[in-house]
Amino acid sequence: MNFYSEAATLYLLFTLIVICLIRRINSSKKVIYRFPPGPPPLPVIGNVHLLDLKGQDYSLMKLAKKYGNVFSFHLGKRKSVVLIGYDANKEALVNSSYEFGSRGAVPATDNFQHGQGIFFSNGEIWKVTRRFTLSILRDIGMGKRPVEGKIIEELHHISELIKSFNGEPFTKNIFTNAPPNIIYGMLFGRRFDYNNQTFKKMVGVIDDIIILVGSPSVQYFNVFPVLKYVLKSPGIIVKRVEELNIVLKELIREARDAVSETEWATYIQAFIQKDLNETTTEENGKIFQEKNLLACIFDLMLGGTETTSTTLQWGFLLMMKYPDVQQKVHEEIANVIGLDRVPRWDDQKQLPYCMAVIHEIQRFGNILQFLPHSTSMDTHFRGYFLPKGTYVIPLITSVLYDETQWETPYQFNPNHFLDADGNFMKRDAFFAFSKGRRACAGESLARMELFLFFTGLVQKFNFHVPPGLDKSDLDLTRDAFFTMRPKLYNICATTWQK
Ligand code: HEM
Repeated sequence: MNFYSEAATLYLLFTLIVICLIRRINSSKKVIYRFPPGPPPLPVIGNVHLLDLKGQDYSLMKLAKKYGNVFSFHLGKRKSVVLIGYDANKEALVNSSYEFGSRGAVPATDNFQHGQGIFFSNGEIWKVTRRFTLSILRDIGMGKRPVEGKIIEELHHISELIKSFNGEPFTKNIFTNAPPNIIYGMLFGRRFDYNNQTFKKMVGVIDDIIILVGSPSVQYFNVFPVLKYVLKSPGIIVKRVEELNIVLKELIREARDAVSETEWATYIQAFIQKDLNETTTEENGKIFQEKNLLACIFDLMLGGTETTSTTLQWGFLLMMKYPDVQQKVHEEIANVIGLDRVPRWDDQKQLPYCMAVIHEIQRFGNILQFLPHSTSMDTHFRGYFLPKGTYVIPLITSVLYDETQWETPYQFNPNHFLDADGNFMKRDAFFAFSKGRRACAGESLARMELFLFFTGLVQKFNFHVPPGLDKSDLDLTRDAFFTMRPKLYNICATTWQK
């Protein structure tokens, strides 16, 4: 080989190596920095024009048909990732629970929670506060006998109220009376009469906030916080929370007077006691202080009242719409435990049809379309790269209505939770309480309340449409607020003929 051919070979080899290196760098760049594809964003507004604010979940599910089950979506300038269907949500929330376990920012609630509490906090505050809250609620009896007793006592009060209508119509709002007293009992150590002014104030403020947070103007504010200078609603929310805090501070003062150094009986007392002993963390300063206590009480009131009440409202609407289902629920209760003793939590094992109906009410009612998450660290997911802090929308609706998981997703069908022999069947795609690190902190309480209130009321009363109406007149479409509520309806309750 002469000098020229040697040089040519070396030149060729060198060129090949350089080409390979460039290709490698480019391809690795693609893997590392690829964000899921999605609709092209418009300047300033991003993709917001594609959202129907009265049903964001359905708009997003429509987009998934074009862009796939993991796609990007621009909320104003904020790039977010939408997760659609059972597979994508399970993979993220369950298999990569830590990576997808932070809360995405919600400016309307940050305005008054300021990063405190459980729902809308992150990092050390969230971890310590959630762990403390779960342990205290369990010590007080969440999901156990002491709270079961309180729910049965409350069932008696709500039954008496329903009975007082003597078969005349009343509105669905009646069902918002019972659940608050269960969480209030754990927070404040007492139940309130339904006409008590403090009770009405607390229930009323939470109701207003649910409506305001779900309103289109506040949703726009969440995407474009600069709108605070023109929109009234975000400011009204803060004012309503301040009004609530005046009531709560008085209840905290009463609890402070009653707390001893060694004993506590309520959540608030346990928190105050912890406050006395707590050490400061470097990251956030003191965690157990009054502003965090107020935020936690607010979260437990919000989570512990609206969700269960709204589910019961769906439940009795569906019982009016499907009287044959109600009849079967009543017959199962009558056959298994009779009509004289109230149902107990342990009875669930013998009441598979009731269990299936309650789960189907939750699936069909789908009261929380999603709560935003964010990535807690740089995350690789299905070949995409989501930097730390990416806003994530794990769409619960798309799991509860996933056509690959449910035989008739858009129909109320208790068979979704029954096997061929009529046994109750748990379903993996039942995401009503979400899954993973951020899953509902009150799930065991909610399950007990729904079971005892629902079975206890259907045992006693036959719920039906008011005179002059037919079940076909009943509207199953929803009112989209922070939660998805059924539209206002009237209902009658008469005792069953023996
Ligand atoms: C039918 C009743 C209920 C339903 C359907 C429900 C559903 C949910 C859902 C979907 C989430 C969001 C999870 C996520 O971000 O992925 C959540 C969070 C939460 N729920 Fe519930 N919930 C119910 C009842 C309750 C009750 C009774 C309490 C109070 C004891 C409660 C307290 C909370 C709290 C504190 C969080 C925030 C958890 C966190 O961010 O770490 N919920 N719930």
